[in-house]
Amino acid sequence: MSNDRTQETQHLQQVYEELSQAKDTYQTAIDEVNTTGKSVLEQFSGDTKLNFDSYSDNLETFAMMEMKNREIDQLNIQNETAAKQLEKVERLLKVPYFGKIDVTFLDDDSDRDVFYIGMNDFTNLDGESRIYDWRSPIASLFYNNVLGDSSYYVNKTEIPVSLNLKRQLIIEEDRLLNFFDTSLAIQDDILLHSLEADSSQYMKDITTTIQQEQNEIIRDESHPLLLVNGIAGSGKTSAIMQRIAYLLYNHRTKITADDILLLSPNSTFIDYISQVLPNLGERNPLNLTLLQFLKFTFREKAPIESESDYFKRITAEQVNAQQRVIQSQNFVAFIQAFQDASLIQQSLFKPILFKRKPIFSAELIFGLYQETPTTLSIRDRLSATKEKLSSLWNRYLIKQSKSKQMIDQMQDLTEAEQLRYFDTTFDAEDEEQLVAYALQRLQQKYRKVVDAITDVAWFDQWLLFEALYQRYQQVSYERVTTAYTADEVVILLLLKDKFIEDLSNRQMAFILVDEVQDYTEAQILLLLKLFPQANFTLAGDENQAIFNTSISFIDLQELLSASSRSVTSYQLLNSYRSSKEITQLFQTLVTNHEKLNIVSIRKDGEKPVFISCNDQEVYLEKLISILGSLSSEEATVIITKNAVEAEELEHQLSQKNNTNATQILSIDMAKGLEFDNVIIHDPSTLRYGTTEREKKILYTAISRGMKQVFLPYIGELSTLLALE
Ligand SMILES: Nc1ncnc2c1ncn2[C@@H]1O[C@H](COP(=O)(O)OP(=O)(O)OP(=O)(O)O)[C@@H](O)[C@H]1O
Repeated sequence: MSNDRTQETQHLQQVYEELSQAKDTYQTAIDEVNTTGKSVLEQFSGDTKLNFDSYSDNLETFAMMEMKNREIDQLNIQNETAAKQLEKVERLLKVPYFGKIDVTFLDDDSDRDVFYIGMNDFTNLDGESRIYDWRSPIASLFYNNVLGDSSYYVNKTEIPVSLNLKRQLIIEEDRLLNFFDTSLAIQDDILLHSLEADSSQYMKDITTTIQQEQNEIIRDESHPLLLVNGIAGSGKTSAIMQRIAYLLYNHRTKITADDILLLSPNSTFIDYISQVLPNLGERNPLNLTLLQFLKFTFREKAPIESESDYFKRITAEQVNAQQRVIQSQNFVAFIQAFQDASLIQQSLFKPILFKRKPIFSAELIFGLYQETPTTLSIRDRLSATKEKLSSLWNRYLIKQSKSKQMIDQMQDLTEAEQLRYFDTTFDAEDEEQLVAYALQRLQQKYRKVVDAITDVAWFDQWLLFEALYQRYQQVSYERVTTAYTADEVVILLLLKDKFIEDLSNRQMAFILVDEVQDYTEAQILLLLKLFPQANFTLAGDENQAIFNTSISFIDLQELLSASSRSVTSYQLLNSYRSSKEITQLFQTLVTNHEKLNIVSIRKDGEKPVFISCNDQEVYLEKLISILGSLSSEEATVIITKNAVEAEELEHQLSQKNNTNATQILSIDMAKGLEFDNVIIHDPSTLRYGTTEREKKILYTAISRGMKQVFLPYIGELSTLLALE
């Protein structure tokens, strides 16, 4: 055994032993806390009598309860801390560490030290640091730098070092399987080994093999807006997930997962990535689809389109002109600059009703609005109207509460009714008290009126939408569905923010958007408006812009720059998911200059299989035979151009008595996911013409494949593929 191997083996055994000891210690601590907790609780409910007989007994009992509660709180804190430590140690016992660096500090003392890098920090029971978290400042040397003179940053201070050694270790529990010394970034062998694993139901983290270009994105803290343009399978989603873990670690005293919002393409995808952060020991942030996010922010009772309607709409070939208008940056700019108060007419006001009877008429509310100073903005005038309505209403209730009718009603309440309404009883002779309770009763009864005033339900935002659209386009807006579309909600939210109330959220610290190429200009502008102080990471791939809602990276960059945010761009051109052959195939479908620079990282694999079929019958038989030939251990999918084709194919296969387990997904649902084997459903000239969109659908579908892609087609192969 080489000297290095002996040393590493001994080191591993020692650290493993220390981890095991730490595990026992934390476990014992938790057991002890639980036992003490139990006895505190037993004492509490057993020996000690809770005595509420007199005022002084009450005080004593409350003091005793307070003391016991504090004891229990203390125990809970101890328990939580020990449980967290235990969880970390248990994670490390599976793989204690995966990297090692040997560093000379180039300051006065020229100290030399080695650091082992793992999924978490670990300090042994004697207080010695044994493992450094992959997100700690020193660990950046492991991912970023070549051997020799180098540096890393701690709190923006640069620490110069010389990197003497960088070692990658493959470890399972206390067994050292292998190790490699490398002068470059991450050693290819280990990366390739990790890429060879079969696809699984859940996305895996890439902590041990993060590449230099991905690491820069993960750790970039100096720029407020990152725009990541990466080809299919270049690790955009992986980098986003690792970045979230990094941010949670680095800002752990200031933020939690609740201060991060992650927007994902669809609900299947949210499920697919749901395990990455918990496996890294972190809580998932708020992870929503754009549609869910809009519903969450809109908070109105009016229905919004369902996910399936939404996808049906954005995958349609034809887009109506008015949809294009409301998706556009120009319409948003028009709204944001709009100041002409003459638009606000009485017709936009609605009466406030209670049990269908008007409490305030639209005319009266408009009158109140007109009394507000014309020098104010429309939003401030509506806000002043709200104040006026509130104060009118309060005055009315106070007056009512003093009326003879109300006082009589209060006097007539039985004790049981008093308890039910007010949680207490009162003296029916005390008039002042009666008036106070009458007011409370009226406020309870008319709660909905107050809600209507506060929620500005008396102002019709939809009519305002229509009025603005009419002003902008000189034609009226035709509503197509009764439920609001996502595009309409985007505009309604922008309108609300501009004319009714400030909707901006200053708590969200980080917003991360995956598949940003699918967003409309208006959607991007809404996000920037709602989160003025957040740090944004936007990742996407123009080649995958398969929806009729999409934005090019050039337009995106212009849009972001125009919003006076400085944009830092990253490009990812390494293909990690697909085999060399699959990468070469989808590379032919790339339209811009990226085509020349795409690099496939995986080893050679199988060539994509094109299968010509004369007719539908032969095609279905071929499909069944491909399905039958593939291992059931591997994930296989048939990808269709849209949901209708997926349904049709499912029906046709079931009629053919296909007994193979078959997953059929339309391209909108397969987005972002990956499979060992992908079958492209009939890429013939009949199904795929020559449009940009069809090219992008093929690119997206083919790039879902890791190992093998089959392309069975009826008649002639689409010229998009035949050209190559
Ligand atoms: N550094 C890495 N080490 C190991 N595996 C990696 C690395 N980077 C990416 N991968 C793997 O490559 C595959 C593709 O990654 P990911 O889904 O993050 O790419 P993407 O750019 O978001 O893809 P797409 O846009 O096509 O959906 C995943 O299986 C991921 O685990």
